Amino acid sequence: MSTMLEVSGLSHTYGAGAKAHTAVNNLSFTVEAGQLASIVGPSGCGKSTLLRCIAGLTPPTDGTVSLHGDRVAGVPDDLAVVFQDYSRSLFPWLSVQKNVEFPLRWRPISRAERRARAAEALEQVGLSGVGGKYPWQLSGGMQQRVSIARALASRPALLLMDEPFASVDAQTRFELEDLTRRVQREQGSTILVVTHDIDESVYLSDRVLVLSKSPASIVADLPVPLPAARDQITTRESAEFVTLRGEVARLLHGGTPAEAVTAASDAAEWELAEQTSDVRESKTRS
Ligand SMILES: Nc1ncnc2c1ncn2[C@@H]1O[C@H](COP(=O)(O)OP(=O)(O)OP(=O)(O)O)[C@@H](O)[C@H]1O
Repeated sequence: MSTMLEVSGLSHTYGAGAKAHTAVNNLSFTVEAGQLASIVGPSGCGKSTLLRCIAGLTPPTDGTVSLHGDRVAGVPDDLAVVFQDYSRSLFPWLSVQKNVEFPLRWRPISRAERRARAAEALEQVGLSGVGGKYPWQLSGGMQQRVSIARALASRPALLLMDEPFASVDAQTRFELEDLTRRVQREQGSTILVVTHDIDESVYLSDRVLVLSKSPASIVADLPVPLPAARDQITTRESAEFVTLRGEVARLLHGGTPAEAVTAASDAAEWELAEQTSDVRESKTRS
């Protein structure tokens, strides 16, 4: 595997002098090509700042970001971002098809190719029939699918997702998590997802990076040894999942990796039982 993303000694401080606020402190990690990694951290710890620095939207105060070996300075052409708030990232006056085509306008490709790529991306997210509709005619979950299709249409080397499913209901969230995993496996995409949801970080990923409280630094880098084929019920009930989510929870509450696993399992199992009943309930309702 080759390295797709390299973050090295990254720090970011907002403001200066007495008002200076360090949001990210000396972060270093890599993401390999084809990997789906997630970053989980407490609210306000600096996750979005980190993502903005990786996306080239915010220049880091210190350190570097490289995408397939090229130093990031400004938004790279082959990087796409899916934000939490789909209602603000889609253009209401453009049809779904035109929204998905939009970023391709600056690519050296023909109009026909643009249309074909947008149609293909909409098909990948299960929205083949809705290209002629407008975003406001779709449900929230469908709008977020359109955002994902728009990101996929540009065939990015790296797809960044910032709390992508935080604004949809539980059932839709599970569907979108599964969609993300399916697309990632089919396309071999490299994806970095930021979330504050412990279960989501484990369910989605090949690997979870756990961040400390503000300013964000890396507390642990945990591989997720779950089978590639995952299921919202059985995977979340498995002993491996319960142990891992317990470990992440423990780390987020200030524990260290060495002490993490066993003590966290009981609390995690209790929460899991609650959540599994939520999943079942929402499946029954749908
Ligand atoms: N433009 C800004 N100017 C000053 N401070 C900022 C700015 N943006 C973010 N911050 C501060 O930096 C810290 C990290 O913010 P950031 O949004 O990166 O955290 P986060 O982990 O994504 O938060 P959340 O989980 O609530 O979305 C916070 O204390 C925030 O108030």
